[in-house]
Amino acid sequence: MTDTPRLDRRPEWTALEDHRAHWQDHLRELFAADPGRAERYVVRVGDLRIDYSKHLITDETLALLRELAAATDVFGLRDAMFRGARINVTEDRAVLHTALRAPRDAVVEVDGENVVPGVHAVLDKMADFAGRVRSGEWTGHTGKRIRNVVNIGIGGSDLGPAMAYEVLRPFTARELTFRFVSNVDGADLHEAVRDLDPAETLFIVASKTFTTIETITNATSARTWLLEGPHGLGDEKAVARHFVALSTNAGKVTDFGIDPDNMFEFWDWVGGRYSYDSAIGLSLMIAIGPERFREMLDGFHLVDEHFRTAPAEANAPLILGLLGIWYGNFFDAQSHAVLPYSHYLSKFTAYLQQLDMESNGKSVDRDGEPVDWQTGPVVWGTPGTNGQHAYYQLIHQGTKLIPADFIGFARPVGELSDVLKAQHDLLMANFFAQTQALAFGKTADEVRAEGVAEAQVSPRTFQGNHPTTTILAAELTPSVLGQLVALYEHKVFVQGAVWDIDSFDQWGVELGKVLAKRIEPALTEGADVPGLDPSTAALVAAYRELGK
Ligand SMILES: O=P(O)(O)OC[C@H]1O[C@H](O)[C@H](O)[C@@H](O)[C@@H]1O
Repeated sequence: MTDTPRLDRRPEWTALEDHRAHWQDHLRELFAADPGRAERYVVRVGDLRIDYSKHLITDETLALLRELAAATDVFGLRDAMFRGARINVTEDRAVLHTALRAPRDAVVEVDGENVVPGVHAVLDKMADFAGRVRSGEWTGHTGKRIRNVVNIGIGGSDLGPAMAYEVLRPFTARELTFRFVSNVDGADLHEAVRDLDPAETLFIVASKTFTTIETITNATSARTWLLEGPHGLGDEKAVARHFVALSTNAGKVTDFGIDPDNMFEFWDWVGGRYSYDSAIGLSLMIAIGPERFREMLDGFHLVDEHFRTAPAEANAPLILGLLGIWYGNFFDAQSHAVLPYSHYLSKFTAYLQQLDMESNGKSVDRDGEPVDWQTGPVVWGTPGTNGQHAYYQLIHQGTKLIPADFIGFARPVGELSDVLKAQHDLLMANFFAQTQALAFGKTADEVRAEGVAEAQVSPRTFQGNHPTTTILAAELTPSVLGQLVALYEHKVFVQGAVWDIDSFDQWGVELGKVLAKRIEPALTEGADVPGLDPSTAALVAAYRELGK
């Protein structure tokens, strides 16, 4: 136990409570009183222009939030992370995803050893392998070239590569097909391989621990399909040409039957949800090529350096993290929407769900004491404009405060025809219209002025005052993707630091795994499961009955 005051007893916290208690201004008034905020509340990082002017803040709010960050020593913890201290306290591990994108000549030490040469050795091995698959030099067991790459993984070993593949589709090798299998529901693997030829298919088994039941089960089934399926290759030796592994666990990889030469390594100081820029990104590297992959890593690194060196007033992850704290802890906002206006970012919010919710979904502090304050929000959202025709109604006129990030681009990317390119302005007109409508709404007087009957005025009124951040970049390149992901990684870090929680463990996923293992024999063999509660026991009985 430390003797520093708990977060909600700090004067910097109570000062924010007081500031909130006196908060009255509508965004309309804030802009009327201070039009300069449109220019002042903008932070530029690399290619990202981040506008946070449409937030329920003043200079005083920002100053108070920065004081909270200083009091909770966010930058101290940041420096400890970058220098390889074991800030993942419950697992006693360093947290060094930033080393994965460090340049070749950087020095990052863990227990006195510089890890950067090892990082680059794996990147080089990945580049060599990716090059051979892309050129057709790496062939399958029968000598046919590889045309299909299937990544098998779950959580961080799936969401990152699957998301980034989708984002960078315009940069991918068109002669190769990529699929991502995660769900232990056999339908996932079935649909992924049913139209593929095993002789042309490479499986990438991605698992940090190589013990995750979903992944090992799917990988085992994939091996059966490869060898014994309708067009199975029949020969055990084929496994060496059709399976590679991405893992920290060489022993388990070998036990599975994958040649250690075909294993791409990473380290326990890389959390699963922070790992797609490690060996876990192999499928992505095969898709976009090593140079584009490096551009992406350089994008990450650019934001790492920004986070590490920018002063608090201009530090984008710090500002975004503190804004989330302002709403979650002082306005009782429960969720945070991420709304990308790019089709290529269709899986981005799902990726952020793991990054944010697995990191900050905690209710004890770093000393193991229960917290008395809200921690991580529910993160959700889908690409605009689809959401506009579905759930935006609730954001505009519902009763909940939902801060949102809008992410958009000045130019479309990819080989679109001129006709399709022209649609981009329409997409972005919606983007700007939404943040304007959310902030400024439409007053009852404005509705009346349109001649609307009095009884119809209130349903047509928009209160506005909904806070949004607008993140704008010229184009969605590999570097910009790296910049965006690093921005959110560090935002999540900032929030965890202020809340005094361990953002790098995930004990909350363990109980379900243990219980599933216990229940499985009851489903397959009808075995008795000791200790089943009456509700679950009845459900298991119904399952068995219905499945007869
Ligand atoms: O990469 P793996 O070891 O297979 O882990 C896959 C995923 O499952 C775990 O249960 C964790 O909740 C995730 O953080 C992790 O990304």
